[in-house]
Amino acid sequence: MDSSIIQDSQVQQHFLNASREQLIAYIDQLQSALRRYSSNPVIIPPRIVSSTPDGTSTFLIMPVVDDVYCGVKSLGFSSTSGQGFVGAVVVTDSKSGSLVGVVQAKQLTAVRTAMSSCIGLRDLSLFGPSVKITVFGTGLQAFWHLYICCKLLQGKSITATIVYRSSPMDTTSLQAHLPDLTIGQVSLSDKNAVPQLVGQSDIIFGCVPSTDPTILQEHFQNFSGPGYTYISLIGSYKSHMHECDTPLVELFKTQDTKILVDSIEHTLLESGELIDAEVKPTHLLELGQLTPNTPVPKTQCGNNRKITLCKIVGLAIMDISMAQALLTDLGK
Ligand SMILES: NC(=O)C1=CN([C@@H]2O[C@H](COP(=O)(O)OP(=O)(O)OC[C@H]3O[C@@H](n4cnc5c(N)ncnc54)[C@H](OP(=O)(O)O)[C@@H]3O)[C@@H](O)[C@H]2O)C=CC1
Repeated sequence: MDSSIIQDSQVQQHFLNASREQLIAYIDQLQSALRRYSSNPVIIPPRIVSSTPDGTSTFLIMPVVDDVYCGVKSLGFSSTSGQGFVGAVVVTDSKSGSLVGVVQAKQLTAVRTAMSSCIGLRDLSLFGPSVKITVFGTGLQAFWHLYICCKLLQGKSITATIVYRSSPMDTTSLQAHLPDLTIGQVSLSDKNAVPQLVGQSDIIFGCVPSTDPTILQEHFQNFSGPGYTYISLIGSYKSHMHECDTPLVELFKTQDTKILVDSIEHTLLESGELIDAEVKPTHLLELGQLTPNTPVPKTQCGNNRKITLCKIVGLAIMDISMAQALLTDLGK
Protein backbone atom coordinates (compact mmCIF):
# COMPACT_ATOMS: atom_id res chain seq x y z
CA MET A 1 0.00 0.00 0.00
CA ASP A 2 1.29 3.47 -0.89
CA SER A 3 0.70 6.13 1.71
CA SER A 4 2.17 9.57 2.09
CA ILE A 5 2.64 12.38 4.55
CA ILE A 6 2.31 15.88 3.15
CA GLN A 7 3.91 18.63 5.23
CA ASP A 8 2.58 22.16 5.74
CA SER A 9 5.38 23.61 3.57
CA GLN A 10 4.35 21.32 0.68
CA VAL A 11 0.71 22.33 1.03
CA GLN A 12 1.75 25.98 0.97
CA GLN A 13 3.97 25.62 -2.10
CA HIS A 14 1.41 23.54 -3.97
CA PHE A 15 -1.34 26.11 -3.64
CA LEU A 16 0.97 29.08 -4.22
CA ASN A 17 2.04 27.49 -7.50
CA ALA A 18 -1.46 26.41 -8.57
CA SER A 19 -2.95 28.14 -11.61
CA ARG A 20 -6.29 29.93 -11.49
CA GLU A 21 -7.86 26.97 -13.33
CA GLN A 22 -6.44 24.48 -10.82
CA LEU A 23 -7.75 26.55 -7.91
CA ILE A 24 -11.21 26.64 -9.52
CA ALA A 25 -11.07 22.84 -9.87
CA TYR A 26 -10.23 22.51 -6.14
CA ILE A 27 -13.10 24.87 -5.26
CA ASP A 28 -15.42 22.68 -7.35
CA GLN A 29 -14.23 19.57 -5.49
CA LEU A 30 -14.79 21.30 -2.18
CA GLN A 31 -18.30 22.24 -3.18
CA SER A 32 -19.04 18.64 -4.24
CA ALA A 33 -17.94 17.51 -0.77
CA LEU A 34 -20.20 20.14 0.83
CA ARG A 35 -23.06 18.88 -1.38
CA ARG A 36 -22.60 15.41 0.07
CA TYR A 37 -22.78 16.89 3.57
CA SER A 38 -25.88 18.99 2.78
CA SER A 39 -27.72 16.01 1.34
CA ASN A 40 -26.74 13.73 4.25
CA PRO A 41 -25.39 15.59 7.34
CA VAL A 42 -24.91 12.34 9.35
CA ILE A 43 -21.67 11.73 7.40
CA ILE A 44 -20.13 14.16 9.91
CA PRO A 45 -20.59 12.56 13.35
CA PRO A 46 -20.19 14.76 16.44
CA ARG A 47 -16.63 15.82 17.19
CA ILE A 48 -14.81 14.91 20.40
CA VAL A 49 -13.28 17.72 22.47
CA SER A 50 -11.08 16.50 25.30
CA SER A 51 -8.10 17.62 27.39
CA THR A 52 -5.03 15.57 28.25
CA PRO A 53 -5.06 14.26 31.86
CA ASP A 54 -2.46 16.85 32.94
CA GLY A 55 -4.73 19.56 31.53
CA THR A 56 -2.04 21.24 29.42
CA SER A 57 -3.42 20.41 25.95
CA THR A 58 -6.86 20.27 24.40
CA PHE A 59 -7.69 18.09 21.42
CA LEU A 60 -10.47 18.26 18.85
CA ILE A 61 -11.09 14.99 16.99
CA MET A 62 -13.36 15.44 13.95
CA PRO A 63 -14.42 12.39 11.92
CA VAL A 64 -16.06 12.03 8.50
CA VAL A 65 -17.63 8.70 7.49
CA ASP A 66 -18.90 8.85 3.93
CA ASP A 67 -18.84 6.65 0.80
CA VAL A 68 -16.47 9.10 -0.92
CA TYR A 69 -14.68 10.99 1.86
CA CYS A 70 -13.47 9.15 4.93
CA GLY A 71 -11.01 10.18 7.60
CA VAL A 72 -10.38 12.19 10.71
CA LYS A 73 -9.00 15.61 11.45
CA SER A 74 -7.16 15.93 14.74
CA LEU A 75 -6.17 19.33 16.14
CA GLY A 76 -4.34 20.01 19.38
CA PHE A 77 -3.88 23.26 21.26
CA SER A 78 -1.48 23.97 24.10
CA SER A 79 -1.31 27.41 25.69
CA THR A 80 2.42 26.91 26.25
CA SER A 81 3.44 25.71 22.76
CA GLY A 82 2.89 29.08 21.06
CA GLN A 83 1.84 27.25 17.90
CA GLY A 84 -1.93 27.76 18.06
CA PHE A 85 -3.95 24.82 16.75
CA VAL A 86 -1.80 22.23 14.98
CA GLY A 87 -2.54 18.72 13.82
CA ALA A 88 -3.20 16.41 10.94
CA VAL A 89 -5.83 15.21 8.50
CA VAL A 90 -5.83 11.44 8.09
CA VAL A 91 -7.50 10.22 4.89
CA THR A 92 -8.67 6.60 4.75
CA ASP A 93 -10.14 4.50 1.97
CA SER A 94 -13.91 4.48 2.41
CA LYS A 95 -14.30 0.90 1.17
CA SER A 96 -11.56 -0.80 3.19
CA GLY A 97 -10.56 1.66 5.93
CA SER A 98 -6.91 1.47 4.87
CA LEU A 99 -4.69 4.54 5.11
CA VAL A 100 -4.51 6.76 2.01
CA GLY A 101 -2.26 9.39 3.56
CA VAL A 102 -1.81 12.21 6.04
CA VAL A 103 -1.71 15.96 5.47
CA GLN A 104 -0.55 18.45 8.10
CA ALA A 105 -3.49 20.61 9.05
CA LYS A 106 -2.30 24.20 9.49
CA GLN A 107 -1.97 25.42 5.89
CA LEU A 108 -4.67 23.07 4.64
CA THR A 109 -7.20 24.49 7.11
CA ALA A 110 -6.54 28.04 5.96
CA VAL A 111 -6.62 27.14 2.25
CA ARG A 112 -9.86 25.15 2.47
CA THR A 113 -11.59 27.91 4.43
CA ALA A 114 -10.51 30.54 1.90
CA MET A 115 -11.72 28.35 -0.96
CA SER A 116 -15.07 27.82 0.79
CA SER A 117 -15.39 31.59 1.19
CA CYS A 118 -14.90 31.92 -2.57
CA ILE A 119 -17.64 29.43 -3.56
CA GLY A 120 -20.19 32.26 -3.46
CA LEU A 121 -17.88 34.51 -5.46
CA ARG A 122 -18.05 32.67 -8.73
CA ASP A 123 -20.07 35.23 -10.71
CA LEU A 124 -17.27 37.67 -11.40
CA SER A 125 -19.51 39.74 -13.70
CA LEU A 126 -20.92 41.24 -10.49
CA PHE A 127 -17.67 43.19 -10.20
CA GLY A 128 -16.26 45.94 -12.40
CA PRO A 129 -12.73 46.09 -13.85
CA SER A 130 -11.39 47.52 -10.56
CA VAL A 131 -12.06 45.63 -7.35
CA LYS A 132 -11.46 46.73 -3.76
CA ILE A 133 -10.91 43.91 -1.27
CA THR A 134 -10.76 44.47 2.49
CA VAL A 135 -9.46 41.74 4.78
CA PHE A 136 -9.71 41.84 8.55
CA GLY A 137 -6.79 39.99 10.14
CA THR A 138 -3.15 39.26 9.44
CA GLY A 139 -2.93 35.50 10.02
CA LEU A 140 -2.88 32.55 7.63
CA GLN A 141 -6.61 32.83 7.00
CA ALA A 142 -6.30 36.45 5.92
CA PHE A 143 -3.32 35.58 3.71
CA TRP A 144 -5.06 32.73 1.88
CA HIS A 145 -8.36 34.58 1.51
CA LEU A 146 -6.57 37.42 -0.22
CA TYR A 147 -4.38 35.15 -2.31
CA ILE A 148 -7.11 32.85 -3.62
CA CYS A 149 -9.57 35.67 -4.23
CA CYS A 150 -6.96 37.65 -6.20
CA LYS A 151 -6.18 34.57 -8.33
CA LEU A 152 -9.88 34.16 -9.10
CA LEU A 153 -10.13 37.84 -10.04
CA GLN A 154 -7.09 37.61 -12.33
CA GLY A 155 -7.30 40.21 -15.09
CA LYS A 156 -8.98 42.81 -12.89
CA SER A 157 -7.18 45.68 -11.21
CA ILE A 158 -7.23 44.84 -7.49
CA THR A 159 -6.58 47.03 -4.49
CA ALA A 160 -6.39 45.09 -1.23
CA THR A 161 -6.46 46.64 2.22
CA ILE A 162 -5.51 44.62 5.27
CA VAL A 163 -6.97 45.78 8.59
CA TYR A 164 -4.63 44.84 11.43
CA ARG A 165 -5.03 45.01 15.21
CA SER A 166 -1.51 45.04 16.67
CA SER A 167 0.89 44.87 13.73
CA PRO A 168 0.66 44.89 9.91
CA MET A 169 0.96 41.69 7.89
CA ASP A 170 4.33 40.87 6.36
CA THR A 171 3.22 41.04 2.73
CA THR A 172 6.54 40.03 1.13
CA SER A 173 5.28 36.62 -0.02
CA LEU A 174 1.88 37.95 -1.12
CA GLN A 175 3.51 40.69 -3.18
CA ALA A 176 6.06 38.28 -4.66
CA HIS A 177 3.30 35.96 -5.90
CA LEU A 178 0.90 38.75 -6.90
CA PRO A 179 3.18 41.49 -8.27
CA ASP A 180 0.29 43.52 -9.76
CA LEU A 181 -1.64 43.67 -6.50
CA THR A 182 -1.80 47.05 -4.76
CA ILE A 183 -1.70 46.45 -0.99
CA GLY A 184 -2.47 48.93 1.78
CA GLN A 185 -2.70 48.36 5.52
CA VAL A 186 -4.90 50.20 7.99
CA SER A 187 -5.03 49.96 11.77
CA LEU A 188 -8.26 48.71 13.30
CA SER A 189 -8.01 51.64 15.71
CA ASP A 190 -8.38 54.15 12.84
CA LYS A 191 -12.03 55.02 13.45
CA ASN A 192 -12.23 57.27 10.35
CA ALA A 193 -10.59 54.99 7.81
CA VAL A 194 -12.15 51.63 8.73
CA PRO A 195 -15.89 52.51 8.30
CA GLN A 196 -15.15 54.17 4.95
CA LEU A 197 -13.12 51.18 3.84
CA VAL A 198 -15.98 48.83 4.70
CA GLY A 199 -18.51 51.02 2.89
CA GLN A 200 -16.41 51.26 -0.27
CA SER A 201 -15.38 47.61 -0.60
CA ASP A 202 -16.48 45.18 -3.30
CA ILE A 203 -15.36 42.18 -1.26
CA ILE A 204 -14.83 41.88 2.51
CA PHE A 205 -13.30 38.93 4.34
CA GLY A 206 -13.59 38.73 8.14
CA CYS A 207 -10.77 36.56 9.51
CA VAL A 208 -10.66 37.67 13.17
CA PRO A 209 -12.23 36.28 16.36
CA SER A 210 -13.52 39.71 17.36
CA THR A 211 -16.17 40.21 20.01
CA ASP A 212 -17.11 43.74 18.88
CA PRO A 213 -18.26 43.89 15.26
CA THR A 214 -16.45 46.21 12.83
CA ILE A 215 -18.54 45.54 9.71
CA LEU A 216 -21.65 47.60 10.41
CA GLN A 217 -24.75 47.90 8.25
CA GLU A 218 -24.63 51.71 8.54
CA HIS A 219 -21.22 51.81 6.80
CA PHE A 220 -22.84 50.61 3.57
CA GLN A 221 -25.35 53.45 3.70
CA ASN A 222 -23.08 56.22 5.03
CA PHE A 223 -20.45 55.80 2.33
CA SER A 224 -21.13 55.58 -1.37
CA GLY A 225 -19.52 52.51 -2.83
CA PRO A 226 -20.04 49.82 -5.45
CA GLY A 227 -23.50 48.50 -6.33
CA TYR A 228 -22.61 45.08 -4.93
CA THR A 229 -20.56 43.87 -1.96
CA TYR A 230 -19.71 40.25 -1.14
CA ILE A 231 -18.93 39.54 2.53
CA SER A 232 -17.57 36.30 3.96
CA LEU A 233 -16.97 35.94 7.69
CA ILE A 234 -14.91 33.02 8.94
CA GLY A 235 -13.08 34.30 12.04
CA SER A 236 -15.78 34.34 14.72
CA TYR A 237 -16.60 30.85 15.99
CA LYS A 238 -18.25 31.32 19.39
CA SER A 239 -21.58 32.79 20.41
CA HIS A 240 -19.96 35.90 21.95
CA MET A 241 -17.92 36.66 18.80
CA HIS A 242 -19.11 39.06 16.11
CA GLU A 243 -17.53 40.30 12.91
CA CYS A 244 -20.65 42.07 11.57
CA ASP A 245 -23.49 43.70 13.47
CA THR A 246 -27.08 42.55 14.03
CA PRO A 247 -28.70 45.22 11.75
CA LEU A 248 -26.74 43.82 8.79
CA VAL A 249 -27.98 40.28 9.49
CA GLU A 250 -31.52 41.58 10.02
CA LEU A 251 -31.54 43.05 6.50
CA PHE A 252 -31.41 39.47 5.22
CA LYS A 253 -34.13 38.30 7.60
CA THR A 254 -36.56 41.10 6.78
CA GLN A 255 -36.09 40.76 3.01
CA ASP A 256 -36.19 36.98 3.19
CA THR A 257 -32.80 36.72 1.51
CA LYS A 258 -30.75 33.67 2.42
CA ILE A 259 -27.40 33.96 4.18
CA LEU A 260 -24.86 31.49 2.79
CA VAL A 261 -23.36 29.09 5.35
CA ASP A 262 -21.30 25.91 5.32
CA SER A 263 -23.63 24.22 7.82
CA ILE A 264 -27.03 25.42 9.01
CA GLU A 265 -26.76 23.28 12.15
CA HIS A 266 -23.25 24.35 13.12
CA THR A 267 -23.46 28.08 12.29
CA LEU A 268 -26.61 28.39 14.41
CA LEU A 269 -24.68 26.91 17.33
CA GLU A 270 -21.40 28.78 16.86
CA SER A 271 -21.91 32.08 15.06
CA GLY A 272 -22.54 35.02 17.40
CA GLU A 273 -23.80 37.16 14.50
CA LEU A 274 -26.55 34.69 13.58
CA ILE A 275 -27.44 33.77 17.18
CA ASP A 276 -27.90 37.41 18.30
CA ALA A 277 -30.11 38.17 15.28
CA GLU A 278 -32.23 35.10 16.11
CA VAL A 279 -31.71 33.67 12.66
CA LYS A 280 -33.71 30.53 11.87
CA PRO A 281 -32.71 27.64 9.57
CA THR A 282 -35.12 28.99 6.90
CA HIS A 283 -32.97 32.16 6.63
CA LEU A 284 -29.91 30.14 5.64
CA LEU A 285 -28.69 28.37 2.50
CA GLU A 286 -25.82 25.90 2.66
CA LEU A 287 -22.98 26.26 0.14
CA GLY A 288 -23.67 22.61 -0.69
CA GLN A 289 -27.22 23.56 -1.73
CA LEU A 290 -26.00 26.23 -4.14
CA THR A 291 -26.26 24.83 -7.68
CA PRO A 292 -24.67 26.40 -10.79
CA ASN A 293 -28.14 27.72 -11.67
CA THR A 294 -28.91 29.17 -8.22
CA PRO A 295 -28.18 32.90 -8.24
CA VAL A 296 -26.12 33.93 -5.23
CA PRO A 297 -28.58 35.49 -2.71
CA LYS A 298 -28.32 39.29 -2.48
CA THR A 299 -30.13 41.62 -0.13
CA GLN A 300 -30.86 45.28 -0.78
CA CYS A 301 -29.08 47.75 1.52
CA GLY A 302 -30.22 51.33 0.97
CA ASN A 303 -31.09 52.34 -2.59
CA ASN A 304 -27.86 51.59 -4.36
CA ARG A 305 -26.31 48.51 -2.83
CA LYS A 306 -26.84 44.78 -2.87
CA ILE A 307 -25.02 42.55 -0.39
CA THR A 308 -24.27 38.82 -0.14
CA LEU A 309 -23.36 37.49 3.29
CA CYS A 310 -21.56 34.19 3.84
CA LYS A 311 -20.69 32.68 7.25
CA ILE A 312 -18.38 29.70 7.60
CA VAL A 313 -17.51 27.88 10.84
CA GLY A 314 -15.66 24.95 9.24
CA LEU A 315 -16.48 21.28 8.67
CA ALA A 316 -14.10 18.33 8.70
CA ILE A 317 -15.34 17.24 5.27
CA MET A 318 -13.65 20.35 3.84
CA ASP A 319 -10.33 19.10 5.22
CA ILE A 320 -10.77 15.46 4.26
CA SER A 321 -11.87 16.28 0.69
CA MET A 322 -9.01 18.74 0.12
CA ALA A 323 -6.47 16.39 1.73
CA GLN A 324 -7.72 13.55 -0.50
CA ALA A 325 -7.37 15.73 -3.61
CA LEU A 326 -3.86 16.83 -2.56
CA LEU A 327 -2.74 13.25 -1.87
CA THR A 328 -3.92 12.30 -5.35
CA ASP A 329 -2.35 15.31 -7.10
CA LEU A 330 0.98 15.26 -5.26
CA GLY A 331 1.23 11.49 -5.58
CA LYS A 332 1.04 11.66 -9.39
N1 LIG B 1 -14.24 29.16 9.95
C1 LIG B 1 -13.27 28.27 9.89
O1 LIG B 1 -13.40 27.20 9.29
C2 LIG B 1 -11.98 28.58 10.55
C3 LIG B 1 -11.84 29.73 11.28
N2 LIG B 1 -10.66 30.00 11.90
C4 LIG B 1 -10.62 31.25 12.66
O2 LIG B 1 -10.17 32.27 11.79
C5 LIG B 1 -9.49 33.28 12.53
C6 LIG B 1 -8.16 33.58 11.88
O3 LIG B 1 -7.37 32.40 11.86
P1 LIG B 1 -5.79 32.50 11.67
O4 LIG B 1 -5.49 33.46 10.58
O5 LIG B 1 -5.27 31.14 11.59
O6 LIG B 1 -5.42 33.11 13.10
P2 LIG B 1 -4.19 33.98 13.60
O7 LIG B 1 -4.17 33.79 15.07
O8 LIG B 1 -2.98 33.73 12.81
O9 LIG B 1 -4.65 35.49 13.28
C7 LIG B 1 -5.68 36.06 13.98
C8 LIG B 1 -5.85 37.49 13.56
O10 LIG B 1 -6.98 38.02 14.26
C9 LIG B 1 -6.58 39.19 14.99
N3 LIG B 1 -7.38 39.25 16.20
C10 LIG B 1 -7.39 38.37 17.23
N4 LIG B 1 -8.31 38.75 18.14
C11 LIG B 1 -8.89 39.87 17.67
C12 LIG B 1 -9.89 40.73 18.16
N5 LIG B 1 -10.50 40.49 19.32
N6 LIG B 1 -10.24 41.80 17.41
C13 LIG B 1 -9.65 42.03 16.22
N7 LIG B 1 -8.67 41.27 15.70
C14 LIG B 1 -8.30 40.20 16.43
C15 LIG B 1 -5.11 38.96 15.26
O11 LIG B 1 -4.51 40.20 15.55
P3 LIG B 1 -3.23 40.33 16.53
O12 LIG B 1 -2.06 40.13 15.64
O13 LIG B 1 -3.34 41.68 17.10
O14 LIG B 1 -3.38 39.25 17.58
C16 LIG B 1 -4.66 38.37 13.92
O15 LIG B 1 -4.53 39.37 12.94
C17 LIG B 1 -9.39 32.74 13.95
O16 LIG B 1 -10.42 33.31 14.69
C18 LIG B 1 -9.62 31.26 13.81
O17 LIG B 1 -10.18 30.68 14.96
C19 LIG B 1 -9.57 29.20 11.78
C20 LIG B 1 -9.68 28.03 11.08
C21 LIG B 1 -10.87 27.62 10.42
